[in-house]
Amino acid sequence: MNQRNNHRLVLFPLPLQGHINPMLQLGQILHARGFSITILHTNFNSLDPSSHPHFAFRSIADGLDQSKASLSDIPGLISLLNTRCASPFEECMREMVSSPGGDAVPIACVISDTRFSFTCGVAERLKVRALMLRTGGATSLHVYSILPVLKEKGYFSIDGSRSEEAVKEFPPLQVRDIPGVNLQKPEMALQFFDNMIKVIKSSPGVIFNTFEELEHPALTSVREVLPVPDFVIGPFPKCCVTSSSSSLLAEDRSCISWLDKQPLKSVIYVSFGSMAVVSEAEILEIALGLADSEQPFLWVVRPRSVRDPEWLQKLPCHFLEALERRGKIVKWAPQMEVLAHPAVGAFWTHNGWNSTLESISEGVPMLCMPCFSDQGVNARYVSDVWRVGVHLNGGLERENIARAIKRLLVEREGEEIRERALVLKEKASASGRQGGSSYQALDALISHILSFE
Ligand SMILES: O=c1ccn([C@@H]2O[C@H](COP(=O)(O)OP(=O)(O)O[C@H]3O[C@H](CO)[C@@H](O)[C@H](O)[C@H]3O)[C@@H](O)[C@H]2O)c(=O)[nH]1
Repeated sequence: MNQRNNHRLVLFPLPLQGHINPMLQLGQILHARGFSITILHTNFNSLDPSSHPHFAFRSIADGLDQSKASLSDIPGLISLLNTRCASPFEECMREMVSSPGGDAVPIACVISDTRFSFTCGVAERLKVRALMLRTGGATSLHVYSILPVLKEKGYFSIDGSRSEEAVKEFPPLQVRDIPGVNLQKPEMALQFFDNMIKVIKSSPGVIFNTFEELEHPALTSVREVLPVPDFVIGPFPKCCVTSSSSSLLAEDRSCISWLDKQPLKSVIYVSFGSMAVVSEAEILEIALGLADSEQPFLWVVRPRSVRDPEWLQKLPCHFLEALERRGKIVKWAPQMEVLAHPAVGAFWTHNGWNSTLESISEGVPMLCMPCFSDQGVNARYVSDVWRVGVHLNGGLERENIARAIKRLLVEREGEEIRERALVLKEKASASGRQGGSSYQALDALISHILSFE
């Protein structure tokens, strides 16, 4: 390991689980290469420093507690975070630069989430180098960059019945995959994505949590649209040497001993990330679909992801019996460990970018059910381009669910998908090994950071 402990990196994640995880993984990757790491975190979704004892933590006084910010309006929350965090971030950075105190290691670079629009300006004023982390994929970023064109072509006013129509400017996307297309007021979403594109365009450089072999065409296009230095050093889950958890919710580890008792590659793992919300009617269909699939299932149901706290008791006996015989429900799982478990045969996911990459990193076939934002694009690539999963076609109905699970876990088609997933897993691993594309890009990133001196 190269010793760079005299260089500090300040990392500032957006305080949402799907953004915190990759930023802290990046911290682990760079710490393993000898950097000292300081994590800045907000009052909202504040982090537990004891989970990463090798990092220093500083909380910024944004005055935003859990009650003032809501997860039900993400663009609103991000705008609030940008308003409330700008001054405290600058103050905190100023303090660290002028009087580093106990951690007297000079700051080599500040790395912030691409959803923060003020961080690079602050860094420039303080003469501190800056980079940004894109926590989503390159393909979805490319799609964000062409949304104004897609709007002009009329895709945002196509009625729902034509949602499976092809987007001929961007095969193999379908209309329903376009970010924001299903919203009643897509203008806000378009503005939101456009802001991010502008932030990246004017940034000093961006780090991607993906790998060249997975998204090379999109990366090539993104480099044309956003000509800033880039470092493609993922997938982070494969590149981290340690696996400290950055979960905001307590992980229920009892699911690992439950998995230990299940047959090899038999379990369908069901989780829709940290934000998606399901209605009571959807919960019922999911439950009955799992029961009818006749396969063992591990299902994550986050507190508050279902409105009715009594939801479980209201499910029919048919499901409750299946749950007792071959199912397990937890509020939050150690997901990466679950996906690496030999009993897990498939992952029913909303295709958040982290879940998608974690599944690819472990070679687990996916059942795709995208909910919003980049997830439609990610899911389309999983099923139609990388061909390591299938879409839940025909809607969220018990028969479709049971059929899709059997396709992946029982039928020959599932075996073929698994074979492709294992090939992709190997490519993901190889990219992070010495000589691999991500390994080389990480070396380039480190030289880039050190060349700032
Ligand atoms: O029981 C669980 C469920 C999830 N996770 C972790 O939580 C993260 C969830 O991230 P992701 O799969 O990306 O989903 P979201 O939380 O929905 O992520 C948001 O952020 C992503 C990255 O920017 C976007 O791709 C998504 O669309 C957006 O919803 C992953 O690392 C999972 O391993 C757990 O550890 N345990």
